[in-house]
Amino acid sequence: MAGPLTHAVSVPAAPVSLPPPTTPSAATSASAPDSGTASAPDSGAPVTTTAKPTATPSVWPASAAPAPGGDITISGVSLAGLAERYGTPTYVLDEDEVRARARAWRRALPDAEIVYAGKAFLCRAVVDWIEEEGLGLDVCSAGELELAATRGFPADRIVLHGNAKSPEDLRSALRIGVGRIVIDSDCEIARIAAQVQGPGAQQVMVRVLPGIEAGGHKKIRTGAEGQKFGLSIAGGDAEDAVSRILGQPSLELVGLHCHLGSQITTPEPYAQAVRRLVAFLARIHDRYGITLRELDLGGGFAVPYLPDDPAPSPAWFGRRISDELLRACDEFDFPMPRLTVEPGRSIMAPAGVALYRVLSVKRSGGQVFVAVDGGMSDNLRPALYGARYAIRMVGRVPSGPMRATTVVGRHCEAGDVLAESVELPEDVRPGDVLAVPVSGAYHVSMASGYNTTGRPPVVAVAAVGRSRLLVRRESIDDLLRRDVGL
Ligand SMILES: Cc1ncc(COP(=O)(O)O)c(C=O)c1O
Ligand SMILES: N[C@@H](CCCC[NH3+])C(=O)O
Repeated sequence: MAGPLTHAVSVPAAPVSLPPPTTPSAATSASAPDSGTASAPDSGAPVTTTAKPTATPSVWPASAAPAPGGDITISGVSLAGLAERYGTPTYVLDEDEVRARARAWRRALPDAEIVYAGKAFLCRAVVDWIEEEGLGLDVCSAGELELAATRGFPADRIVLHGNAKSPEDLRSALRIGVGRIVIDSDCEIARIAAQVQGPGAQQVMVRVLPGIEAGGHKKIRTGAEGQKFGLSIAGGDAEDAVSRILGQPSLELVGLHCHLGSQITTPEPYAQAVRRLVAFLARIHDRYGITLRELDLGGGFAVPYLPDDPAPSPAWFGRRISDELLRACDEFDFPMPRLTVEPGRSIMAPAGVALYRVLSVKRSGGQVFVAVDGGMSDNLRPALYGARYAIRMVGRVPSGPMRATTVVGRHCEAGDVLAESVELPEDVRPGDVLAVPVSGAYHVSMASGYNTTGRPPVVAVAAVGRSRLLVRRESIDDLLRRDVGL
């Protein structure tokens, strides 16, 4: 049988598990979420660095609850009902979960700047939520910037990244007046300097490569040598960039940045980065007589995709990073810089649930293939990184046992597989709704129009028990309208 639906619980809260929503008993015994124990993503309780990172790994938003008829509700809203109302595929985002996760980061590092990485998922409503929760925003394109600007997001809280910033990216950044631009190559130093006037007119940071290997997959490890991001500390490129920036009066160098990678499950790589960056800050001070005030450690904090995955909490990361920063500053006799972190996935992924409808079921080569009405065009992660998901059926009580099933998409690629060996009911059939938890980050933001299919809509649910459309479905008309050739 499918595993129990567990709430998002982390350090160190009481485990909460609900009966499997796809069994007949769950259908009759469904209850509202226990608001006393179903916790926000972080209990805020004190944690020591040796504490277990989590009590109960979870793959569903805290508001998830089983409902009659094999359904699951998120924030009191039926997933089967949402599939009916908005069609499929549809992405559901739990607004309260996003906000709770943003707050958990603020609690974990109260003196730091928490900057949400918009690449995980961004739309106007999310810009508002992030602004209202007091976070900054990390953008890496003119598009993300202009989106933030439509909501009047405070420009001084925006950080612009990119290993190859286009003229359009820089034009937008300078017009909007972003707080900091993170320099990622030598070429952009003079380019940015030439476009701003006056002493220290633009604050910049240098993205350094600390030489640390971390992250859930080789394609998302960005802290080690031999990939496109950052400037090497060991190889001297980072120091060259520092000295060139100091030679540009229109730029104000305020600090160092690094981003180690993504899906990092323990705080140790961050602690290592803190030491290397503080050592480098101290060296810059000794050689150039300047004290850089900011230290940005990037994002990359892991979330569980499967119930057995590690579920490190913001508090665990926060405590270890803060401890190491104190220690390193003491050791290198350097004044405490202001810390910034840039969580993307950790805030957005667990708040999202993807809904698909089954289009076909067939057996082939001893496997059962259940094909849904989306796939690699809205979720590239399995094909790109071998990502795995705990998919379940919602909206109907199955009559038979569960069996291992391969869930595939509808695209013309044999590699268009959403999940292998997931337990689905033996009687799953066309028309059934499948729900994919942990779909809030890097699904819609990396979606494509492969096979001329439109990108799915994004619907928000909130504690009021209501849903609202945030991003509409991309229609075939939308796609055809771009084709203006004769
Ligand atoms: C510079 C930078 N900051 C933050 C992030 C966010 O990473 P994550 O969503 O894994 O927290 C990324 C993406 O990996 C990034 O490149
Ligand atoms: N897009 C990736 C992670 C890289 C994030 C941005 N540098 C993912 O889905 O996991």
